[in-house]
Amino acid sequence: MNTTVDCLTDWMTRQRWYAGKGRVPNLVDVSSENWASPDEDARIVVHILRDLANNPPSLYHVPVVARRTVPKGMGPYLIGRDENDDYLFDGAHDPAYTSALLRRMHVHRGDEHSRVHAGEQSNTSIIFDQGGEAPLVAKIFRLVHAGENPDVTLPSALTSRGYRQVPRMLGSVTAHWDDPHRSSRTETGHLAFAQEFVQDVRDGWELALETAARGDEFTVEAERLGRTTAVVHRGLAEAMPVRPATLGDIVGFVAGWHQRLAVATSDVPALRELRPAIEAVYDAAQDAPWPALQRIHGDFHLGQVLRRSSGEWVLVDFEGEPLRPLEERTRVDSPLRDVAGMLRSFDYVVGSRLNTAADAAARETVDTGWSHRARAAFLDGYIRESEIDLRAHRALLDAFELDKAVYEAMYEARNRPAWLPIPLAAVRHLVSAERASARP
Ligand SMILES: Nc1ncnc2c1ncn2[C@@H]1O[C@H](COP(=O)(O)OP(=O)(O)O)[C@@H](O)[C@H]1O
Ligand SMILES: O=P(O)(O)O[C@H]1O[C@H](CO)[C@@H](O[C@H]2O[C@H](CO)[C@@H](O)[C@H](O)[C@H]2O)[C@H](O)[C@H]1O
Repeated sequence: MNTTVDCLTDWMTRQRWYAGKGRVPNLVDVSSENWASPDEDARIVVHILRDLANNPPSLYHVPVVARRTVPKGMGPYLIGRDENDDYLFDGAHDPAYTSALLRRMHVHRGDEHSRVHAGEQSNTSIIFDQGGEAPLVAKIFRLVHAGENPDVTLPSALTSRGYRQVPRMLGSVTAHWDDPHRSSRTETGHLAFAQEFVQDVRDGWELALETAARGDEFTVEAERLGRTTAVVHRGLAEAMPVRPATLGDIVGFVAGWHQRLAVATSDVPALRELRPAIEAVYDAAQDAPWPALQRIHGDFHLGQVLRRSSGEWVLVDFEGEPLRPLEERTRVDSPLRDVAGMLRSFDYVVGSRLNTAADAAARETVDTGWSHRARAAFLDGYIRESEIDLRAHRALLDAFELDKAVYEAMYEARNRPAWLPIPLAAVRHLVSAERASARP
């Protein structure tokens, strides 16, 4: 007879959001909360499970619906059968759970028909866009952490100040759990949020790729995105803590870059010979002027921005880089991290076109100056709208860009080895003599 945890162990390894790729989870049910169900045939249980197979152990959030029968169309979402012989379903696809989720956030409506977002995701987004009501999206976090989730707190702070550059935040769900593996105290963390589902938008990454493939420039869009980025930074600086970067902060950043590089060089052998040159760029940044620290997006790239049909940009997914600990992602940080992230993304557009070109002749046709022009336009837009003069921070921006490219090399080696040449080429360029001569 299978227990719920047995069923989940098998099923989780097949889910896109399971982070322990290639490992069998070793799950402990840290908390299972029964939620009031709008459907008397459905029992809703929201599990928080610690996966001890991961080091350090991670916490997963898995809402499950138990039913006596299999409703029509629900076969693909069956997790298994538990010790009571009940059928267990993935809550994200079960209307009893999705409706209960909206009720918890006090945003339920008449028509609660929903669909799960089809794209590749680290979390699970459920879209409610049918019926006459304003469309909304509920995102359930799959990896949960004790403490604030910046994907809730940052857009909430911006929404409450009237910023339209993020989707309007509507509500969130938190949970409490006891996790003896981590702490003797009861912990609290965010499980989900609901926000406006922005319609008539294009994903920035797809839009940029398409534009480049057509042979068109992206400078107008990039300039506007630079301005929007600066406006969001200003909003976050108004709403949340800001302080000058102390020597201690700067030393901490530089040490963090070195540490990340040490991990990356063991994962990516091609980085080893570049290490001394990378470290020289990091060390130079220690003596450069630093702008004030504040809360930032944290994992800023073209896949995190949506362009409305009016041309305005909207920023989503403020969770920060998934490979960094939450403690780091909820501290004040340098806005240059976001600027550098987006600069890398323009470079990725050209990199991915070169990477997917069928042969040398096709590679020849790729306009490698496209990203240079988009990057310059983005910086111009940012400078126009910001109090930070990026021109005075060239050396520091290069160090942040290098750190991001090193992170990407690690990310690609783990997730998409065929893409590894893109960040590696960037690292080589950023440590080149030609680039060094352009720095003040
Ligand atoms: N409020 C929203 N309105 C419209 N589309 C959205 C909204 N939030 C997210 N999306 C779309 O869903 C995708 C995945 O959302 P994201 O927050 O990045 O999830 P994850 O954290 O799982 O990567 C985004 O890239 C975007 O295309
Ligand atoms: O899953 P997230 O969106 O939080 O971010 C991770 O995955 C991204 C890839 O989807 C990765 O971004 C890298 O590839 C993008 C193209 O697919 C490119 O636009 C980005 O510039 C590049 O960093 C991101 O780094 C990673 O954290």
